[in-house]
This record gives sequence, C-alpha cells and structure tokens, in this order.
Amino acid sequence: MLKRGPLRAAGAMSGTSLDGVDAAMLLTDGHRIMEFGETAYRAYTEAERAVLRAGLGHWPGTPETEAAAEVVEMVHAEVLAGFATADLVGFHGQTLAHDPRGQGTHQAGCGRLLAEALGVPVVWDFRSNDVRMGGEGAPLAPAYHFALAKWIGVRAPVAFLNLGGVGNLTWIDPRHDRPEDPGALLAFDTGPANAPINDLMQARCGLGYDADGALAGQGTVNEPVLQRFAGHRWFTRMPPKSLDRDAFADLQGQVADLSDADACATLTAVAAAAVARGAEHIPTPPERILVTGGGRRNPVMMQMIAAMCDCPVAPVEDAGLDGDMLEAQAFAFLAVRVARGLPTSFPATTGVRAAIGGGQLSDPRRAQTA
Ligand SMILES: Nc1ncnc2c1ncn2[C@@H]1O[C@H](COP(=O)(O)OP(=O)(O)OP(=O)(O)O)[C@@H](O)[C@H]1O
Ligand SMILES: CC(=O)N[C@H]1[C@@H]2OC[C@@H](O2)[C@@H](O)[C@@H]1O[C@H](C)C(=O)O
Repeated sequence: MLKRGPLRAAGAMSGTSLDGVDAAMLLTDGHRIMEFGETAYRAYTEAERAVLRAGLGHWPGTPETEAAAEVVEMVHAEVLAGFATADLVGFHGQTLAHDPRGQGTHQAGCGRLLAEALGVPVVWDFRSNDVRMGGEGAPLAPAYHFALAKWIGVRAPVAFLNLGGVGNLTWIDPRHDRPEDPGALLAFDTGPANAPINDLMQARCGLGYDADGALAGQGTVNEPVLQRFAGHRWFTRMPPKSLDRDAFADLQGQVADLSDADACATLTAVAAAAVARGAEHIPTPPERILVTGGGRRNPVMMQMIAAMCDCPVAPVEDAGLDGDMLEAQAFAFLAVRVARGLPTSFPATTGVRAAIGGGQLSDPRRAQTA
C-alpha cells in the first residue's frame, strides 16, 4: 500500500528524439507540486540508439520491438537505480509507433520487469487506456503543465510548448482550479519539431542534431516547401490531436535537392510554422509561450517561433523551471495521479469523451500486478 499524503515519485522519459533517458524526482500529491528533487540523464549509446531506431514503426511482438524493449528496460533500470528511495516510479517507455485511430499506441518497455529490478512500485502504460476510450493517447503532460502554471503563479493565460522530436502545446487558463474544469486547458501536438532536423543531420552530416541551430543559421528558408507544409490539412484539424514521430517523413524528400544549410533552415522553419499554425486554435492569446524540450536551445528555431507567433516566447528557465527534465517530472506527477485514481487526460487534451485515468501499477511487493 502506498502511504497517504504527498509521495516522492521518480519519473522517467525516453522521448521521440531518441537521445537518452531523463529521470527526475518530484514531491507531489498529484494535485500540487510540493518540491522538485534530484535528476539524472543517461544518453543512449550509438548501438542502443540503432536498436531503438530499428524498432520505430513496429508494433509489439516483433524481434525489433523486443530488442528495443530490452534496451529501454536495461537503461531505465540503470538510470533509476539512483532513485531507490522513491515511493513510486512513473515509467513512460519509448514510443515506437503511434496510430490512435488505427492500430493504437505502443511504448516499448515492461514496467513489471522494471518494478522487479528496482524493488519499487512502477506506474506504466500511460497511454493505451486513453486510446481505448477514444482519445489520442497524447499529449499527457498537460495535467502537469496545469500544476506548473499554479506553481509559478501565473494570473493570465499562458502556454507551455515542448520542442522535442515532435512538438506539443498546452494553453492554460489559470483562473480555473482543476485541470478537468471546462475551459481550463487546450492541448495538442503542433507537428514535427526536432525529429526531421535530426534525421537530416544524421543522413547528411553524420551528426545527431543541429547544435545551437548553427547550420540552419547559415541557410535560407525555401518558401515553396514551407508554404506547402503550412497548408497541410493537419493544421485545419481541430485540436486535440496527436502525431507519430514519422508522420511527416516525406519532408526529407521535399528538401532533398536543397543544400545542407538551406534544407536545415527550411526544416527549422517548418517546426516553427507548425507552432504558429497550431497557435491559431488557442482560445485567447497567452501572456507568453514558455518553451521546454531541446528545441529551446536552438536560437534559430526560437527566433522563428517568436517572429511567426504574435506573443513573447521564452525558455521555461525564465519561470524558474528545468526544461530538460520537465517531461520526466510530468511522468512522476502522472504516476501519483494514477496511484491516487485521478484522471490523467481530458476531453480538451486528448479528445477522450470524459476525463479518465490510465496506466498500470506494478508493485513488486505484491504477488500480483494490479
Ligand atoms: N543545443 C542544441 N541546439 C539545437 N538543438 C538542440 C540542442 N539541444 C537539444 N536539441 C534538440 O533537442 C532534441 C532533444 O529534445 P528533447 O530531449 O526535448 O526531445 P524528446 O524528449 O526526446 O522528444 P519528445 O518530447 O518529442 O518525446 C535533440 O535531439 C536536438 O534535436
Ligand atoms: C505518442 C507519444 O509518445 N507522443 C509524445 C511525442 O513527444 C511529444 C509529443 O509527441 C507528445 O504528444 C508526447 O509526449 C509528451 C510527453 C506528452 O504526452 O505530453
């Protein structure tokens, strides 16, 4: 049995950019943030990343996904070994495929095995119940973004923007008390963010990403490619909506004839345009957009977003938050919500019919997994 009151939860996230595993401790009762705790990061080795890449687009039960799950479990056990004092672990796993209106959603990594390895209860499989109930299964961080808005004490609507492999945006009206209140939140995936840039850098330069936007900064944006992207029907679809990492994989072909710098600048503008087109759906302009995820370190992308959106754009550090660990903290927060029977997604965040929880709790101290 988990104790009453606030819990020390460790969250772990392996994101779509496939760079590594982030872990962060949070003291929370699932409603409020009481304290931020220690953090850890373990980059995937090239060999591990290749195994994960080979699993992308595969559904459970193939040799590729089994190999990917083994890597995910092993690296998480290593990273989370330093969090043995946690009351609970929130384990997202690695999304390999996401098709909520078709085959479902698939996060590699078994939380029951991780719970046994760590000797700590683990909440995992956060997305599939939402999909089963008709939701998009993503984004799930908005419930945490709502708690963060309360933590930083905003009084006017604010937006959190995550620039990971894929981008996602949460608009929050802080006048509401609970994330499930109608009008409190609107969230959706904006579109591709760093994933197309990383794929380009890998293919053309043998590098993992465009560090500090250096290559993009030397290039010229190809307007026809940008305009074709901005006119995609994805942007007229009403939120909530979610995206698979490789949903816009054809972008690589569209920049194939451009120089490295022009292709990189164009894909960076694509990420920014996705945010700007997505922002057209939000109910009232936010006081500012607080940016989390690795893309906030790309000054070219940040400047393009600021230019295309009509409001201030700043890294979450400006509000005293940790933009590298925010998603790991989110899954610590969500784990506590699952353990306490609180909803983790809402009609305005995943499109699910009514606010619901999800996740499985595997407790190694019990014979059975609930
Ligand atoms: N200094 C930098 N300059 C440019 N880009 C950067 C920099 N640092 C990180 N990035 C980009 O951010 C990516 C990592 O972002 P992040 O860790 O937020 O993604 P993720 O959590 O894996 O993805 P998602 O949120 O979609 O699951 C890197 O792969 C790279 O593309
Ligand atoms: C299916 C899936 O793993 N989606 C991720 C991905 O990465 C960013 C964006 O697409 C977001 O929808 C989600 O992650 C964050 C943590 C979320 O659920 O809020």
